[in-house]
Amino acid sequence: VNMSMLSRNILQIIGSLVIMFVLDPALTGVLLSVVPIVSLGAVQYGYMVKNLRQKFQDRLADASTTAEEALSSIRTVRMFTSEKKTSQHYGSDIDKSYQVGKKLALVQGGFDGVIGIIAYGAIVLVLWYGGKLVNEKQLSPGILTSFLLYTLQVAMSFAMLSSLYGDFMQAVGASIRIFDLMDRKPEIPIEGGSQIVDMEGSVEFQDVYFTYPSRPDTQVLKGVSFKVEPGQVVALVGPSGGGKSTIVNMIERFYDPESGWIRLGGNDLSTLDPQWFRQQISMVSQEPTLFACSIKDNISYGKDCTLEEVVEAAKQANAHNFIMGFEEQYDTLVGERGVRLSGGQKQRVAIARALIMNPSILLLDEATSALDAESEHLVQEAIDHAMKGRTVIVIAHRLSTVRNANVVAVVDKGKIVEQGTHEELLAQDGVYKRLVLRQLMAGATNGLDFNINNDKDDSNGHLLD
Ligand SMILES: Nc1ncnc2c1ncn2[C@@H]1O[C@H](COP(=O)(O)OP(=O)(O)OP(=O)(O)O)[C@@H](O)[C@H]1O
Repeated sequence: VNMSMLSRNILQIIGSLVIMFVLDPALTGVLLSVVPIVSLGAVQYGYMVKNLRQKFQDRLADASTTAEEALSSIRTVRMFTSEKKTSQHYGSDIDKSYQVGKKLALVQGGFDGVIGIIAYGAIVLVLWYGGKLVNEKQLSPGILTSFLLYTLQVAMSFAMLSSLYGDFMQAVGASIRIFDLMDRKPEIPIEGGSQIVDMEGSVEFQDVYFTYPSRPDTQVLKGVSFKVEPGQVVALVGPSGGGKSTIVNMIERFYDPESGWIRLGGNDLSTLDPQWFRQQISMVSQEPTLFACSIKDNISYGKDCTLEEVVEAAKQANAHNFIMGFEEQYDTLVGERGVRLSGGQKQRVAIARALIMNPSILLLDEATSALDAESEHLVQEAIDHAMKGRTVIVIAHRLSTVRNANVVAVVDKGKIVEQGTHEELLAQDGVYKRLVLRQLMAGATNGLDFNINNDKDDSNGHLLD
């Protein structure tokens, strides 16, 4: 619609000006003398409108983020009785967008006013100058009347064009961010690279240094080296913030190391096709993210598969029985981020989702949140099952997991400070031994087993804290 209006108005202006020039070149020249000033003004106006619209869009996005965050975490908002504070926060965000919107409206209204003055000014100019020419008998009243009608036509088309121009510059301002985002090239490619047939599931870190781009002054990994042979289990333990999750995330190549190498099956991770190698790896995190769809769709999230395959994976993950207990069974909707499932149920659905991919490498972040004994047992059984025959890198919080691991790596301040089997590390009389002793003492005092989840002294719920 705008394109047809644009071309129609441009043609009307050109056509009218040609006829006006034929009618009286001198009078047309006088009229056209305002064109350079109007053009300059229009450029300035366009620039202002574009910038203000971009700002307006950014402020609106801030407000939407606040609302989205608060609504999706409404339980936390209620829990901390932060309704008033959150709505004030949203109100202040909206107020900021309102202030920019007000400026935008003023600039737009101002420009429309100026264009109106110029259009009517042109008519007055034609009347004044044309009247003078008629008086001096240089122009007939009929020609002046025709000229005036064409001037009106040009003025109206011009006003229409200026409004289209304003809309266009607003659209440019509003879409700058979208085009910026669309033009962004991820530093780590999404696909492309080698796919190795029958790749061994070994994982190796060699002298890996890493700093998060958002915190360039803090080096998080400072020369991490370890190797897990195919089918082996490595347990990462250590204090909170030591770098365990970072190590696990780097195996998924969410980030590239600053220096050093990460190898999968002996191949440099950066040479492998990310889409392909991520299919070989499954991750089960402490707080798995489920999607607001059915249990079946959540389990088959990474792979198109039949209901039979979904049921088989759910059985292996100890999830089948509780799913069959729901009225709609595998079609049960789990709600936003899985809120309609219990913590243990969510974890078992996430384990089934990981199992269905039949990964050669499993990344596990053992839950620190306390589950009841029955649920804990079911989740642990599912995890033990999932670990069989796979290379596993587990952020361990349970002493039983650490004991059974082939290698225990103690991660502290971005380094692996101790590495070996549970028995070897105990014999070393180092950080690991102190940790285990503390766990034993806490367990004895509390009358509980060594499960870190039950360690009341441990505010972060982490082994070694
Ligand atoms: N996305 C990020 N951007 C910037 N810094 C980060 C990011 N994620 C983690 N960090 C920082 O990196 C360091 C290591 O964090 P990491 O999550 O790897 O530790 P962790 O050993 O897994 O801790 P926890 O056991 O508490 O989960 C911390 O100091 C943390 O603040």
